[in-house]
Amino acid sequence: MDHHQQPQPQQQQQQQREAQSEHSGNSAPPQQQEQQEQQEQPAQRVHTPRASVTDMHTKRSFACGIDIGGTLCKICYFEPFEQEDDPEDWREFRRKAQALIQDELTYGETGRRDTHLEFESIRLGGRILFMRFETRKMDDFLEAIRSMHLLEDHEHILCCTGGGARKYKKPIYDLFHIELPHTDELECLVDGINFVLHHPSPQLFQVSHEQMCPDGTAVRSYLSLDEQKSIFPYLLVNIGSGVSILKVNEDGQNERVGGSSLGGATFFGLASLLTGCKSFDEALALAGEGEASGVDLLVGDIYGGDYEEYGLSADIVAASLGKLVRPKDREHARPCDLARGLLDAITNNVGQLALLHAQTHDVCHVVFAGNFLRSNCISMMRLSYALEFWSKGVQRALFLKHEGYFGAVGAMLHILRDDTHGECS
Ligand SMILES: Nc1ncnc2c1ncn2[C@@H]1O[C@H](COP(=O)(O)OP(=O)(O)OP(=O)(O)O)[C@@H](O)[C@H]1O
Ligand SMILES: CC(C)(CO)[C@@H](O)C(=O)NCCC(=O)O
Repeated sequence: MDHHQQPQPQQQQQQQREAQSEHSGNSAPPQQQEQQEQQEQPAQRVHTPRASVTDMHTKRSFACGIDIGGTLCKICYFEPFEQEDDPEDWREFRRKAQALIQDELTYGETGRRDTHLEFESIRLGGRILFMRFETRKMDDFLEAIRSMHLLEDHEHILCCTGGGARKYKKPIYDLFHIELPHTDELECLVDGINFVLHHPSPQLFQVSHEQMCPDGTAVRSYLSLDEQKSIFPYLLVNIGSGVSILKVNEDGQNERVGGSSLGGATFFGLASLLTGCKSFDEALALAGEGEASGVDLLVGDIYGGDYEEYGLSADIVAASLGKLVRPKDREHARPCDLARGLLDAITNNVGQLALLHAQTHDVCHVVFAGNFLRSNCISMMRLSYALEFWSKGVQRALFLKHEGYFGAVGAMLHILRDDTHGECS
């Protein structure tokens, strides 16, 4: 987002609100718009959780939440602390699961175990572990589970979420002859975040947009535990393959107020095409070496200087990646500049949407989640600067230590939720 441009005037916000309600919170109109327009538009849905994660009853059990997303599959595994009187089948399951978790082969070329994110929860009475791999490797993962006979008699500890929970329902049934429970991805996301916000360890942080750590990571300042619990209501901007924007209230009640189809997969997909990079991390590293001005069309490129009348200085981006319309510039574009231009374009767009929705819904705290921000200090710094500058310090960007794992955390909580105690508020 270019900081010299003026924030959107009220009138534009109103138009945006109207457009948004027409498309039920979607930024891009559906493909079969004509057909849909003839049908009645659904009202905005407010989701109320069954029981707040902060005071729900939990049971002692193993639990595995799997969030099967458009790009990445995230796993959150809960292992209860060992007790002397644990039944033998628990001991056996623990051994098998540990063998699978510790085996490098389990993760394949795209998989990782994020040991730095593991933590113990006294409240749940166990340890929480995190793993991820690319969703395109789902078949290999299912085969690993099958060959270990891990699910036999233990399918009740598994809960899937994400779009893939529906997509893989049949393949899972065909392989294991079981129907795994699945639950809504955005409800899981909100549940997962609200759980960690109330966990007694720092989760939420701001980043400095002025300086970086010597190792190239963002300078983080964590909120205090009291502050972390007091950010409600907040705007949740989840940047996964696509972008979902939700307003979340203290009790976990939430509403999807918007979204964008220009998200993490747009960046990674186009960066792969334009630069030949092979991984998300490589795309980020390239972007870190590049200059967006090598590919962006600036106001100065069009005006030959400032556009003073409307306060647009020469160095403002007039059109992201806009220089690429010129054959000569296209020929000489460096891969690193292309990656940077693309990264900035996607980030700016999310930042502008986030701010607009925060202002429209009158919330100050904008919490960014999703794996697009994993190790992505360029985008975090940019979002942070943009929100602060544009809102004159009213809105602030906050980030989460557990990045894109919250859907999986929410699915894990779904297993641990003990409904035999009835509903609690
Ligand atoms: N190792 C990685 N491999 C691929 N993409 C990655 C990786 N690490 C981070 N990313 C980025 O994270 C995005 C996926 O984020 P996330 O896991 O939160 O979403 P998702 O659940 O796959 O998508 P959606 O929720 O839209 O279905 C990718 O599109 C990419 O931009
Ligand atoms: C479709 C989901 C919810 C899948 O996680 C996500 O990718 C998303 O919010 N995409 C953006 C859709 C839109 O609002 O244009």
